[in-house]
Amino acid sequence: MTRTINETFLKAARGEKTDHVPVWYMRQAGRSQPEYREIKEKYSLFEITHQPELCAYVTRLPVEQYNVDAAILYKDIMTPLPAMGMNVEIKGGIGPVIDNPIQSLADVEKLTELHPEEDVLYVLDTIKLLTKEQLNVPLIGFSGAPFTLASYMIEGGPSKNYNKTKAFMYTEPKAWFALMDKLGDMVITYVKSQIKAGAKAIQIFDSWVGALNVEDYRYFIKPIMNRIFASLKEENVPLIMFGVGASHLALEWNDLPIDVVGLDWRLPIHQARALGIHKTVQGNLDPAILLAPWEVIEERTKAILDQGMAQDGYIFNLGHGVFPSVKPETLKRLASFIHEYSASKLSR
Ligand SMILES: O=C(O)CCc1c2[nH]c(c1CC(=O)O)Cc1[nH]c(c(CC(=O)O)c1CCC(=O)O)Cc1[nH]c(c(CC(=O)O)c1CCC(=O)O)Cc1[nH]c(c(CCC(=O)O)c1CC(=O)O)C2
Repeated sequence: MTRTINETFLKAARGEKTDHVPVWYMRQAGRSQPEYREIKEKYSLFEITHQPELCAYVTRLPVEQYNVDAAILYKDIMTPLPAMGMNVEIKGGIGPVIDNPIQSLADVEKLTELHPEEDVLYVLDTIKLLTKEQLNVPLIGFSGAPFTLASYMIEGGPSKNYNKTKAFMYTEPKAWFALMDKLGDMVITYVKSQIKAGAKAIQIFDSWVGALNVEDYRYFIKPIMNRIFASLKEENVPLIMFGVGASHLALEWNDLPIDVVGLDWRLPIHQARALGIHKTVQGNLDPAILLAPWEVIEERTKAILDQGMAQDGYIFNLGHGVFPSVKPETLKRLASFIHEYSASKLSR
């Protein structure tokens, strides 16, 4: 049987006209779904991702239940780090914890290269299962960006202020740039392997880079991001950049060779457009609003859709990941509302 793939998300990512606004949600797989929570009682995140059939099922669940226009591979930004020599453990209530943090140039030099076919074959196998057999929407592959990965690698876990990360960046620039280079090489190799396996778009999560000011972003981060995206551009799949609390960097991202600027909830889309963001925009409902009564969700969503649809090239998403306490019915109802409301406006 031939499958028809819903291309709306890819069209919007490329800035083309669509007949409805496509939607997907960061952290749509898992968390809020009872089926996933049941699996999670038996297996950890790493255990799920090592089983391609199960991981593909978890990735597919939200597509089937919510009718979103794209799937995002179930795994974590930490997934490639053990193969580089980092001892990563995901601890309930805390997040990723690393017991051998990076403290010196010598530690950076010890990091090993990623060989996707050997180190993360299970990721590639899951992508193949999903894209060659199962999905009727595009699959988004992803990676953490060097700054955000480095923040976990240097702090040893989640952090509020990234003080150790910044201190390392300012006091050990040689080690910092060596680390950015190694992580940059990893991101390029890892993402290319995901595309080769079948991922149709890529999101780079620089979730915590908003902690830096514009000047430091330009000096310490932008060169590696330019190198990463220039190399990924060769693959001809849409590239999405995303970070939290990073509105002040949105114009910097607009200059990178990417296709889509992902916004959190802080910067209204019409303001982003007025600032000169001309690429496709993705976002940006505050995920906390999903806990409000439906009337509030609908009103806020309408306002965001009206701003997004003012120009071709718009993808609806939350400003960050779905909270575990959000009801699956809400996510389903929201996707359906976005489809209907945008189709009625765009057909005029
Ligand atoms: O606050 C922190 O720094 C730790 C956050 C944390 C990470 N992995 C983690 C946790 C603990 C947790 O989510 O409960 C650990 C983590 N990652 C993930 C899960 C699954 C789940 O939430 O139920 C979990 C929880 C697993 C567990 O509790 O055992 C899966 C994950 N991480 C990620 C993605 C990609 C996506 O967002 O769609 C996805 C999979 C796709 C999906 O669920 O639909 C990406 C990720 N992981 C991580 C980050 C950094 C920033 C952030 O989390 O907001 C980011 C990027 C981002 O969301 O901005 C780090």
